[in-house]
Amino acid sequence: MLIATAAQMREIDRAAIQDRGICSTLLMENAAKAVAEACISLVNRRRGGRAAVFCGPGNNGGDGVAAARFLMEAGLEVRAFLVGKREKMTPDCREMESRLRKAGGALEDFAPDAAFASWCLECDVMVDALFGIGLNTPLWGDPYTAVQMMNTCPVPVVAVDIASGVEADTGRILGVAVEADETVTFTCPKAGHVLGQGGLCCGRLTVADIGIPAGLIRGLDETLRAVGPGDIHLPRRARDSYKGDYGKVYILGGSVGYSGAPVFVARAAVRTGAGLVSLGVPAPLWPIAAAKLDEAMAHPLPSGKEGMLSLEATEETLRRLDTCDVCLIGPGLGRGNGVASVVRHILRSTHLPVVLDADGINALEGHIDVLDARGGSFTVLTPHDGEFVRIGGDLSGGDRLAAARSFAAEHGCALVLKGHRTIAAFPDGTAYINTTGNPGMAKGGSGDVLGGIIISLLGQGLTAREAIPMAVCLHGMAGDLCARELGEYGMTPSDMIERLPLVMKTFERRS
Ligand SMILES: NC(=O)C1=CN([C@@H]2O[C@H](COP(=O)(O)OP(=O)(O)OC[C@H]3O[C@@H](n4cnc5c(N)ncnc54)[C@H](O)[C@@H]3O)[C@@H](O)[C@H]2O)[C@@H](O)CC1
Ligand SMILES: [K+]
Repeated sequence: MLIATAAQMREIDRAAIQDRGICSTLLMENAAKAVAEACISLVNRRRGGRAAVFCGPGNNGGDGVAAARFLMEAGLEVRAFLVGKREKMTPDCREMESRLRKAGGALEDFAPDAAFASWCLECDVMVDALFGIGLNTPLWGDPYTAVQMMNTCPVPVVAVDIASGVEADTGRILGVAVEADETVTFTCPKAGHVLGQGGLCCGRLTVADIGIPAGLIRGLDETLRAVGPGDIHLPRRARDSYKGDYGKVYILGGSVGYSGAPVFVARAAVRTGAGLVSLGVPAPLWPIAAAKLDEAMAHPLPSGKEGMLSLEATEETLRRLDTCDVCLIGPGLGRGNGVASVVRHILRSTHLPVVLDADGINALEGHIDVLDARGGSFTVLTPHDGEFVRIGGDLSGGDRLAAARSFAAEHGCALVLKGHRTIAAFPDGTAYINTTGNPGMAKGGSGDVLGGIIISLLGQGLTAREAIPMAVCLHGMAGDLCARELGEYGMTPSDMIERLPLVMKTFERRS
């Protein structure tokens, strides 16, 4: 699903109003009706009909004032409060106040005394219409108090457009943010609805059509998408195909003490349709890996006394890569100087697409020039936050999306920044935010499973732009299936691998 930035939303609204002649107050009333409907459905499920509407002075507040009127007309007991200065009210917000007054209501000044607090406690729903995409500085003063009241009252909160306090383009919290049960946004979701803490504050998200012409939305410069099950489009496997049509993938990983990691990768690649999967591991690990794997072909590589790959492993690996389509380097390799040199040597010498994970990424610490020098040879990096920072990623500002995008652009690679709402960023600035997955996946081995799915789909001929967002989404879906069946505590990466076929099957098209 397409995600719009705050600037894009403002431009769409401007074009609808100025170029297409759509009345701004009509858009506002359409938005308000969608909010009122969400509130009424919450109230109907509960006992009464009392609503508190907290309105800022901007157009988000205007939506709230209009929603207050619709709620009143629907028979609820409603009080609307202006949190901010009257002289700052936008013309549309003023217009909605005048319509509210004509309908018998009022926009009261926000005065958070004890009587007010106890009135709020008896509410059935609260509407957060303090700020939307216009929020630009951290909240303090009355807005801060209003947010605290909404968060501490045991009453469901419906946020208008976005939970107030959440920065629309990043999901960062500016000071404090409303923890909404539900958010009704308009036209398109924003990054803040899915990313970071902001995403967690928005609750259940509904996207309402408020009458913006579809052509204006289609005309958006599409640089950001939220990825969900609806975005999975697996190619048909042709009736006359054979294993060679589905990719020869190569995995380089493992060290003594880390025998599971490369095996997870291999199993996930096999379970997601790869044609031929080979696995190179340090010699002492080979009997273990070979015994664990049936379909994937494991072979021993020269290793040093610490049980990690030695420099002699480089030549043999490169020779094997000559007959492969894609490789993944890193899981469980360990962090010795020798093994890091092996990784860098391979990166300099092969023109195959390479997925770098775990210790493969760590091998670039202080040597990011090796990544830059790969030129046209495609590289995918799949770091978690620690690995990302180690190779120069900047997460200090708390804007993961911007950090992932700038790294991908600067180093000409695809960057998969793993975590809650994994982000996949490409060198041209496009990015994808995954919406599947759950905390049961936060366990050792989970990332290896993702790596296996990525190389498998790349090996089967999907482009990086197709393969990577789909792989991340499928990975999350397998996790979600495990959570449903087994629960978040006990589910394991092995359980996810076992369920990948069932997840893939729902998207299979047969010729
Ligand atoms: N333009 C349109 O046609 C539509 C706009 N809509 C609504 O309008 C919203 C955007 O309206 P606005 O651009 O007026 O922006 P907002 O209403 O989000 O907020 C802007 C106001 O808040 C103030 N402000 C920002 N940060 C603050 C802070 N930390 N503390 C105190 N005051 C702060 C600004 O100075 C300004 O007065 C959307 O989120 C949406 O809810 C909808 O009505 C749909 C149609
Ligand atoms: K809001």
